[in-house]
Amino acid sequence: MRLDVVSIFPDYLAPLDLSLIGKARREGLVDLHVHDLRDFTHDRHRTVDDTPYGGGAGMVMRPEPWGEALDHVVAAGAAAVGGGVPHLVVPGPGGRPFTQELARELAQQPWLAFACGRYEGIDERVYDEAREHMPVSVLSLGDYVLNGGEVAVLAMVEAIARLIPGVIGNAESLVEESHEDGLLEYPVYTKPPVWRGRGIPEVLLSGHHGQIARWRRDERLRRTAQRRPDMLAALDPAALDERDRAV
Ligand SMILES: OB(O)c1ccc2cc[nH]c2c1
Repeated sequence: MRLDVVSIFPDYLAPLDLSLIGKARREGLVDLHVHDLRDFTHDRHRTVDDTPYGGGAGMVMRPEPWGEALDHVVAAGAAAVGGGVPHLVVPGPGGRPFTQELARELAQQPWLAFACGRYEGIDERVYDEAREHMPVSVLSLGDYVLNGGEVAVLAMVEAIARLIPGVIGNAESLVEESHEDGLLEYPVYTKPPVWRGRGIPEVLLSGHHGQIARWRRDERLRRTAQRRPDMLAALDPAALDERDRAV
């Protein structure tokens, strides 16, 4: 997968050189290109913002640099990907919720581009122009506001890239994760068997795989009911068996 990110703070994306995502880049599973929006300005001060029409507090990101930046992303990426256009993802508090289901869908795409807004946001005409050339999704991490899109892009890129085959060494790790199948994950334990006087559930020492599986399923249902009753309510009843209903 090719990923392009445009930001006025390209160093914010440095963590994508680390850990599994960095390894995926070195192994060629992810081809990440970060672009500095200011490279697409032409004034001495490399200006990317201006005052809002209609007045109001703060500044708005100018359309010209964004237009040139996205033109560059499309031209450079198409040469590398062999044609086509990216799916443009723009993080924003006013976007659709970014969910595990969306992460799965986006992980199927060959090429994603991320536009990191700052200030009061990006001139709306940039979205209108982009929509004439590529799919555009404005996505939110949640009902809270960051100072810009970079942190959201870090989270989205990690959530998406880890689903690319080969990025997570053991694909089994992706099963029974929170949100993967509509439930939260079960509690996990490791050695020592007793820590500060606290033991672990006996069933996990039993070696009885059927009982362990049942215990884990029960814990997932119980934890989801306690922490996210909305998720439990949204579950397809066909996904629950009689034992589940007894929890
Ligand atoms: O909360 B967010 O995901 C987000 C994204 C982009 C911008 C631009 C200015 N504030 C922002 C907040």
